[in-house]
Amino acid sequence: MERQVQRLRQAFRSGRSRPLRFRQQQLEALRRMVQEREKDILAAIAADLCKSELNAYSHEVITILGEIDFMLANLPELASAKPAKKNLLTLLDEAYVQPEPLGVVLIIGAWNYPFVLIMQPLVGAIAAGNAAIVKPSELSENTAKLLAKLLPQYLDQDLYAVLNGGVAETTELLKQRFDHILYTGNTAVGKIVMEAAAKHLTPVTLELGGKSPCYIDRDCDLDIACRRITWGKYMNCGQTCIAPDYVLCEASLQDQIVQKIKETVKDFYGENIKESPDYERIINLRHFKRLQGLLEGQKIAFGGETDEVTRYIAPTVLTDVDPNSKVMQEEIFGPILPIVSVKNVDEAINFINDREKPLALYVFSHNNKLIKRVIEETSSGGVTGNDVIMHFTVNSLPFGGVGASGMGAYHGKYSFDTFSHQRPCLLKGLKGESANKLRYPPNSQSKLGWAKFFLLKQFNRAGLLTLLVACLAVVAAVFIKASAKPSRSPRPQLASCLERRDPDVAKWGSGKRDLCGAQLSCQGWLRPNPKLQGSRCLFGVQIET
Ligand SMILES: NC(=O)C1=CN([C@@H]2O[C@H](COP(=O)(O)OP(=O)(O)OC[C@H]3O[C@@H](n4cnc5c(N)ncnc54)[C@H](O)[C@@H]3O)[C@@H](O)[C@H]2O)C=CC1
Ligand SMILES: CCCCCCCCCC(=O)O
Repeated sequence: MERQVQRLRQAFRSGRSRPLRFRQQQLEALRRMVQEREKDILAAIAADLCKSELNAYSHEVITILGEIDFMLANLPELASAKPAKKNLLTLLDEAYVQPEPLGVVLIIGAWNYPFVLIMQPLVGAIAAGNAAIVKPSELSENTAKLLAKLLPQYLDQDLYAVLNGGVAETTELLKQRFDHILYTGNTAVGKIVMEAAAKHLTPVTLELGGKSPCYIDRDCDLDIACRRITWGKYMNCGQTCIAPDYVLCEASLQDQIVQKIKETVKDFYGENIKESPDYERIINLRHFKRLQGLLEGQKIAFGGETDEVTRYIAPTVLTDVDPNSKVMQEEIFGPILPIVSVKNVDEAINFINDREKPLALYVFSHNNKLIKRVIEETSSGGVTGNDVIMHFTVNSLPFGGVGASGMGAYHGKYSFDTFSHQRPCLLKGLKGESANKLRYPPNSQSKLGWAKFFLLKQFNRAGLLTLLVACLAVVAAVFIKASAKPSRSPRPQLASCLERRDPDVAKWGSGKRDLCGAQLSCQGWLRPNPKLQGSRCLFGVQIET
């Protein structure tokens, strides 16, 4: 494994993954792979999740094609240097932020959307110019094997590799040093990944799970709400990280919600749900038995049927659920929807805030103020109001968790940024050394005064332009005035007198003053030149009498 990582690192160091054209070629190759091998991809996903090819396409392939198209359309802008605002001290310098690839990144995927959870991060890693190792989940073995077969056929084999395996192989892989790890999976393993990454100070993006609450307000169209909740809850047989995990509502709404979800389930999946091509199955026996265990002791309003042979669990709703029962202690990640009664939105907010920050939060209400209030008074990885899941499909929204549900985010430009280092660059010239006296020792109060002026003044582009024009106007005015007057060399005694009295610019400012027996005026605001030798005094002190 170490050799494999080293090989990728050498390929990355060759610089081959950096040119925009190369990145675009690799992304175009990925798009070609998805299009040319669509049948194989859909068949693998279908086999892993007992999913129809239509659902495999709409759940996973569409997202990837959209992501690739986004990256190809926006890569020149995303990868370009971004000019940065300057202060007065760097007015004449070049300041910008240059996105640069991190190096060799590791992407670990989960089984529930086995194609999209590998490919979407990979698109971002390639777009940002990195080398990458992907480690699909061993639980979705058909997709894992297909990725290991296809990716080397389409992508640069020195820069991108697929490593398949389970816990042992992943544990071994995590001993290697990477420049970023994006992990998708459960929170417990997320801690293992973060611990392993810490040894190399490797930054991580953790796409974890959690119990995503769904509050249904009394002021709401229950038909629409229940339809959307049913879609998001039972899609992929409930094995979706941002599926509504449980419903919070006033007790008076419970029976209507149950009835409406029941009707929608029939509408979506027909009388015999087992026969529906749109209803998937539980990934393996371990998760099947875990979910069966969550049903124990619960009041099943409808559903609850299970078949171990086919790992079928019917779309199920539980009512009057005790918040302390097992089904409310762990992420369900299956087709079981508990309803927990709360008195009002205040109690719902407290219920949510008394628990770990969820990956997603859903609020259904006609009252937009209430929705905004719930958002403001809670925290979650993401939110969809009056629907579920859909924030995942908008790649201008960063997708990720917070607290126990994860850290970092990706999708669209956020994937590019996740796999990039935003490098600050300031390019100066070798002229204008005099301005540097301000920062060289010895320090002084006046230097500090100027430093404050130069560094704390925040000018926008217009302000800087105005300042520049003003300076030029002052210089022009002084120049004109000076050239209009016959210049005269200063009386020797005045020069030596001034030299002795090195006036402190802080006291000068502009204006007239008597000094050394002469009336002097300060034309400008730079330190007056006590040595008045030289034919003309263009700037600074002017001798009036
Ligand atoms: N935030 C997100 O985008 C998503 C989060 N998830 C979360 O993932 C969880 C379901 O996925 P899992 O069952 O965890 O998937 P999983 O069992 O496929 O594990 C995920 C990855 O971690 C690796 N892994 C598992 N145990 C490990 C260990 N002890 N040491 C090192 N690597 C290990 C596996 O090989 C796999 O590649 C749920 O909590 C779900 O909410 C799932 C999909 C998306
Ligand atoms: C409209 C299609 C939506 C597909 C949702 C895919 C979600 C993948 C991440 C997850 O497990 O939550």
